[in-house]
Amino acid sequence: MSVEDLEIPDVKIIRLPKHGDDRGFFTETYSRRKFADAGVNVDLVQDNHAFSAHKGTLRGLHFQVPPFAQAKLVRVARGAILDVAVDLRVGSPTFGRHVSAVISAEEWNQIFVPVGFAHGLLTLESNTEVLYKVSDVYSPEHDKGLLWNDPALGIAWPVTDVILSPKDRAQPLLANLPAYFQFEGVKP
Ligand SMILES: Cc1cn([C@H]2C[C@H](O)[C@@H](COP(=O)(O)OP(=O)(O)O[C@H]3O[C@H](C)C(=O)[C@H](O)[C@H]3O)O2)c(=O)[nH]c1=O
Repeated sequence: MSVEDLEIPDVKIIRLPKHGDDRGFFTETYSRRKFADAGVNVDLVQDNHAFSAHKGTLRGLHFQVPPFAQAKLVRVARGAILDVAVDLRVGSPTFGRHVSAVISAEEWNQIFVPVGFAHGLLTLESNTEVLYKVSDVYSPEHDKGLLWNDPALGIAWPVTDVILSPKDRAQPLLANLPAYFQFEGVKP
């Protein structure tokens, strides 16, 4: 497996070996030890599966706040997404900035989004199946959001006429977000 830091290095792209044979293929999609050895040291406690029937479906930008904050390991078993992570850690040199990557069945890659980031995805194909593991359980009371097209974020979504849930149409702007997360890293 390989791990590549994105421009915000806490967010990482993971590439996994696919063991093919004449029957098909096998992949270890997560290994606590192998991921820790590769620098992604996270216990994942819940598996999620999101099916989106239509291209242009946008889910996000979401995050859970402490004590139920979640890191996420996201992959696509069918189709493709543009995956986006926004740094919400107050004091971070990249606060309010985002990184994005295409995660797809074809690429067979994953993205690791740590605690402290809002996460969203836009499907690039119809019938896209997103499978992701999270580091804490779902807690509706701690499930918060950020408006997907907040101008302060400057996310260059490839489409604007997206399919959104009613909840996601009404998410708050970054300027109105409480300081849910504090940056604990080392400033460069
Ligand atoms: C997230 C979640 C949801 N649900 C239930 C609650 C609703 O009845 C239904 C759909 O929930 P929601 O509209 O919040 O689902 P998404 O819009 O796909 O939310 C996800 O979208 C982006 C990509 C994220 O990063 C989060 O993982 C997550 O917030 O599933 C559960 O039962 N458990 C869960 O962990």
